[in-house]
Amino acid sequence: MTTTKRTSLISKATIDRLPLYFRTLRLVQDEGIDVISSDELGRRLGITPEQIRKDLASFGQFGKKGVGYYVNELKHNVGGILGLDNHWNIAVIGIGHLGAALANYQNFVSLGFNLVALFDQDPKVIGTVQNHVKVEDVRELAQIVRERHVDIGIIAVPAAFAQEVADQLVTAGVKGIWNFAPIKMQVPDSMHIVNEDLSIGLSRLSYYITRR
Ligand SMILES: NC(=O)c1ccc[n+]([C@@H]2O[C@H](COP(=O)([O-])OP(=O)(O)OC[C@H]3O[C@@H](n4cnc5c(N)ncnc54)[C@H](O)[C@@H]3O)[C@@H](O)[C@H]2O)c1
Repeated sequence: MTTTKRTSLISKATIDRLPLYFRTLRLVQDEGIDVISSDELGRRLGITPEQIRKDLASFGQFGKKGVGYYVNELKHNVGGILGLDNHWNIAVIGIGHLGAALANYQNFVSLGFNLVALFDQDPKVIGTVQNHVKVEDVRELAQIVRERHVDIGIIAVPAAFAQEVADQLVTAGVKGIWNFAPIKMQVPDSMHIVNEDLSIGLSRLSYYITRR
């Protein structure tokens, strides 16, 4: 694979579609398919083949004209672009309803994310085990994050505590934050943060069924 553009020049929309390509390629591979055309990928994703070819061309030369994409090779390359071959260490902070569900989501492991730490402030939760990982006292976050080389902190605490948890994660040296708390986080420009809100998807669905 040859890289043709600097990542910073690639549109967010293109980068946002890469995980969809990766997920679909994994499914296609599970079906035992070795080669796939952009038409077939597009049909499965509801994205035009032109868009797929354009997105992938942003990163290099993939596939063979008249043949299609070799599924394993493309999956490997898209996974590499997404950094999924890095085996990032992840920690979840706030092991309530959401945090426990995230901690137990097995698919993160198959994507190469290693769950290495869990934190909470509630004495009833500290010491319990989720997905083979013991919940630690959040007061030990800085030390444990450094010791276990946590790359990504996942914030699942109530909004009122989310900023202070983010500050601690930044100080402890994580590379990125996946924030589920419904607040606008203040983090240094150098920190990568992705905010997640399931209610946005549900509200979008509400819009469509309202106009059905
Ligand atoms: N983005 C989404 O789609 C989405 C969906 C569900 C929940 N949420 C958000 O996720 C967060 C958690 O929701 P929930 O339903 O799991 O709540 P919850 O009350 O079940 O769990 C919160 C957990 O955080 C712990 N906690 C509180 N303060 C803490 C601190 N300073 N340090 C460490 N742990 C702390 C609590 O002890 C508790 O175990 C909330 O901010 C909620 O709004 C977001």
